[in-house]
Amino acid sequence: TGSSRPQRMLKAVQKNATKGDPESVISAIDYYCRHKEWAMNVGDEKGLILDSVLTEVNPSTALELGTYCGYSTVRIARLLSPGSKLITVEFNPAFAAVARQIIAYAGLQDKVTLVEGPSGDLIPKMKARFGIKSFDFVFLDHWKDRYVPDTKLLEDCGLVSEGSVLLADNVICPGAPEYLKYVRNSPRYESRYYKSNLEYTKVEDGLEKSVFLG
Ligand SMILES: O=C(NC/C=C/[C@H]1O[C@@H](n2cnc3c(NCCO)ncnc32)[C@H](O)[C@@H]1O)c1cc(-c2ccc(F)cc2)cc(O)c1O
Ligand SMILES: [Mg+2]
Repeated sequence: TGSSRPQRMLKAVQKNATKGDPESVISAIDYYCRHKEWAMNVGDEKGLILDSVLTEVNPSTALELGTYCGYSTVRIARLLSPGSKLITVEFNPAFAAVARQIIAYAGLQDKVTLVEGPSGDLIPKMKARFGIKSFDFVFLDHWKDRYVPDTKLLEDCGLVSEGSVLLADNVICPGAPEYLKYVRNSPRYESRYYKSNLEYTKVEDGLEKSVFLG
């Protein structure tokens, strides 16, 4: 059988990027997905918003839900201060295998822990397994109908504290209407919408940044 889209993306990284250079890995994926084969990475345009929020938060501990091929994992990990950690959760073993190779190609494997399994099972184990007190930053980019249940789970597990920042991809396209209602109507969040475009297209999409108020 032929290769998968994630495998072709990995090949493009190995062919066009420089080992140990995260910027070249990001550019290689963006070029491939814009000119050869679209894929659901947060992309270069929304990626700049992700970068700016990350630089502002400067998290010591970060969480990503939905690794996919590791594009946003590389974008986040490359901006972490020394000693900071990113945990990324992916339940599709084939995607996780590609992501591990892309993260390693970027030379960021020491900053990233990729955990395989469903977020609903793994979130309650975060404190015990990784000694996490709480996450300073959470990037939500997995199934859109899981944003609300997983946010509630993070709250119930005490994994968000005052000042923790949630950044959610795709709140317009494909859309996460229940999530927008949840964070925008809750007195426990201060939310702001960053208008942008769906990766590699002119279709509107955006990121929602929500600060947990405790
Ligand atoms: O659907 C989108 N993303 C989903 C991501 C899924 C990834 O995350 C993994 N995953 C999912 N749920 C969980 C889970 N927990 C939940 C289940 O237990 N625990 C662990 N891992 C999980 C999957 O295995 C994938 O690797 C999307 C679509 C468009 C799009 C826009 C326009 C179009 F026309 C087409 C597509 C654009 C985007 O930027 C998008 O992010
Ligand atoms: Mg997305």
